[in-house]
Amino acid sequence: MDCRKSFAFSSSANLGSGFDILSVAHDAFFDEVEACISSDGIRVSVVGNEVMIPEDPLRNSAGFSVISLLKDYGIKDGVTLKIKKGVPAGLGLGSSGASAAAAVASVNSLFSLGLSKDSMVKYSMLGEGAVAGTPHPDNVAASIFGGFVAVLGERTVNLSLKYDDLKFILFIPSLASNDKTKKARELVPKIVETSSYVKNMKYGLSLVLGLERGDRDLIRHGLNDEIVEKARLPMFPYYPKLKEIALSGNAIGSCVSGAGPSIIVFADNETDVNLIETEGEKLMESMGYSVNIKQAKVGGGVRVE
Ligand SMILES: Nc1ncnc2c1ncn2[C@@H]1O[C@H](COP(=O)(O)OP(=O)(O)OP(=O)(O)O)[C@@H](O)[C@H]1O
Ligand SMILES: N[C@@H](CCO)C(=O)O
Repeated sequence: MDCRKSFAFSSSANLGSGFDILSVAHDAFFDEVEACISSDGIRVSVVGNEVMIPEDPLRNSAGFSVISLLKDYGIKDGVTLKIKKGVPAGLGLGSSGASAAAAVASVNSLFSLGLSKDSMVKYSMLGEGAVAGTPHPDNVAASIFGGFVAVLGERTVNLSLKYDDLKFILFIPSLASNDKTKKARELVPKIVETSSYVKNMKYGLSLVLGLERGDRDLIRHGLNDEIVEKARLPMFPYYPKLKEIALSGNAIGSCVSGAGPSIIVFADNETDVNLIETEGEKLMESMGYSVNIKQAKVGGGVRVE
C-alpha cells in the first residue's frame, strides 16, 4: 500500500496581542499522521490518549482538510488517515492544528502535489474551521513552518529569533472541553476602543522586534494583550496570579496559550524556573485545578518521514 507519514509539533497561538497572527511551534508534544491510498473513500482513525476526537472525517480537523485538498486537486482516490495523537486536545496547544498540518503534509507527499508551505496552511486551516467554526490559521502555520511565525493574510513569515537560551514553561490545567475554541471565539469583542487598539499595536510590535533583536524587555512588554486575553479572562481565572508568579521568578513574560486554558511562560537562563513551577502549581491547586507542567523549546516545522 502507498503511504506517507508526517509529524507536526504542538503550538501556542495568540502570542501577546497577536490574536490569529503570532504563534510558535514547540517540542512539548507532536502528532503523527499516516496517509495511505485506499479504495474505501476517506477514513479517519485516531489512536493515542484521546477520547474526545471524532473519527467522522467531516468533524475531524485532519479529515476535513484532506477532503478539501483532494477535492480541489480533482483526486478521486480514497485515503485512510491514521492519527496518532501526542498533542492533548482542547487545551490551547494546537492539537487540532497539528493533526491537520501533518495530514496535509502526508497527502501532499503521497500525491506529489508540490504544495508550498503557504498552500499547506491554506488547506490545514480549513480543518480548524470544521472544528472551531472559523478557519483560524495561527496554530497550523506554526506547526507547518516551525519556529515563531506571523500569519499575514495568505503569507506566513518566520521571525528570525535571536535568543539562544529561550525556553517555555507550559502550565496545562486538566480542563479540556469540547468546542472550547468555538466558545472562546464568541467572547472576542466585535468593537474595541481606540486606546485598546493603540496599546495592542505597541504590544505586537514590541514582541516582534524583541524576538528579532533578542531584547528581553521588549518581549516582556510584548507579551500582553488588552483585548482578546482580557475578554476571555473568565475562562482562566488563575491567569493573572500565575503571571505575577512568573514575573516574580524573573520570567521574560507569559501569555495565554491559544484559546487557553494552558498558559505559556517564556523563560531564559536568568529565570528561576523552579520557583515558578513550584509556586505556580501551588496556586493552581489552591484554586482547585490540577495541572501538568512541561518545559519545552522552540519546535521545527512539519516533517515527512
Ligand atoms: N484531529 C484532531 N485533533 C484534536 N482535536 C480534534 C481533531 N479533530 C477534531 N478535533 C476536535 O477539536 C476540538 C479541540 O480543538 P480546540 O481548538 O478546542 O483545541 P486545541 O486544538 O487543542 O487547542 P487550540 O486550538 O486552542 O490551540 C475537540 O473538540 C476535538 O474533538
Ligand atoms: N487564534 C485562535 C487560536 C486557538 O488556539 C483563537 O484564539 O481562537
